[in-house]
Amino acid sequence: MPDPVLETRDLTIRFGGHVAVDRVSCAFLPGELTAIVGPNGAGKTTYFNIISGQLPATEGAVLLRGEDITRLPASERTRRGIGRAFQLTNLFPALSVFENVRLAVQAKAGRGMRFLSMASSHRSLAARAEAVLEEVRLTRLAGQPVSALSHGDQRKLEVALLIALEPSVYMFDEPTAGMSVDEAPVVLDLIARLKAEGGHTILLVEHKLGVIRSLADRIIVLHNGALAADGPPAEVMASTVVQEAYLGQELADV
Ligand SMILES: Nc1ncnc2c1ncn2[C@@H]1O[C@H](COP(=O)(O)OP(=O)(O)OP(=O)(O)O)[C@@H](O)[C@H]1O
Repeated sequence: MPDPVLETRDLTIRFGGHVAVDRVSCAFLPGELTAIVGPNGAGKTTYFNIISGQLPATEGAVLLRGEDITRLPASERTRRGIGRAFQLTNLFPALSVFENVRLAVQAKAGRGMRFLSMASSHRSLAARAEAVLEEVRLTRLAGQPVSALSHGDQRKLEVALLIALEPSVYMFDEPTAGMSVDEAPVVLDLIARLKAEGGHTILLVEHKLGVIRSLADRIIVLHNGALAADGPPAEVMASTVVQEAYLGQELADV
């Protein structure tokens, strides 16, 4: 079995007396798409927040390729390869689609570009940005300001910014929330393509059963902050622990 890319060990967070994430130990492998499910308030987003560094763990550890990143700030985790899609908050609305991607490509290239001449670094950044736009099928909108894009295209752009950062871990928290039925498949298709490329570790918080069925290699279930089940989709969906965790609250059958 390959070494895990990301691992959480006994990861815990308490808010006052409330344990929102409760000793969650889980290892995520390269090339694997894991759906994280659980009823409302189960701790899914909070688990994400501790992994990406938005919230500090009370106890336990987050490891990226075996290195302890538990105390690193979110920006440093991003630099090291934790890529999280943030419901449009990373976009610059007044800049063009192309400029948004170019800035992300530039952030990734960072100091490496110092050794190239201005002209060649500019050309290689632009070429990479064009390739990323092509990958998410936004080339035709490259010159448009982000503010002029539909909601669905903005979410595609957000995935483009993630791709530009070339993370080793992609984190999506309900990526189609608030999208129309026309828009959702576009973003799901992008995630499916990332998965098909192989090698990426993808974490997906999702309620929609259809999405989970079509994308997940593995499902983990959080219930009251704790890991209640972990395994292949068919097995986990059929387990009594899942039926009990949801207690009348259905996974959205979409
Ligand atoms: N910053 C915070 N301060 C206090 N309590 C919090 C904070 N963040 C989350 N919680 C609590 O932690 C619990 C888990 O919330 P979380 O949002 O992670 O659940 P979730 O599984 O993502 O739910 P949903 O499916 O509704 O998005 C909830 O009881 C929530 O109120």
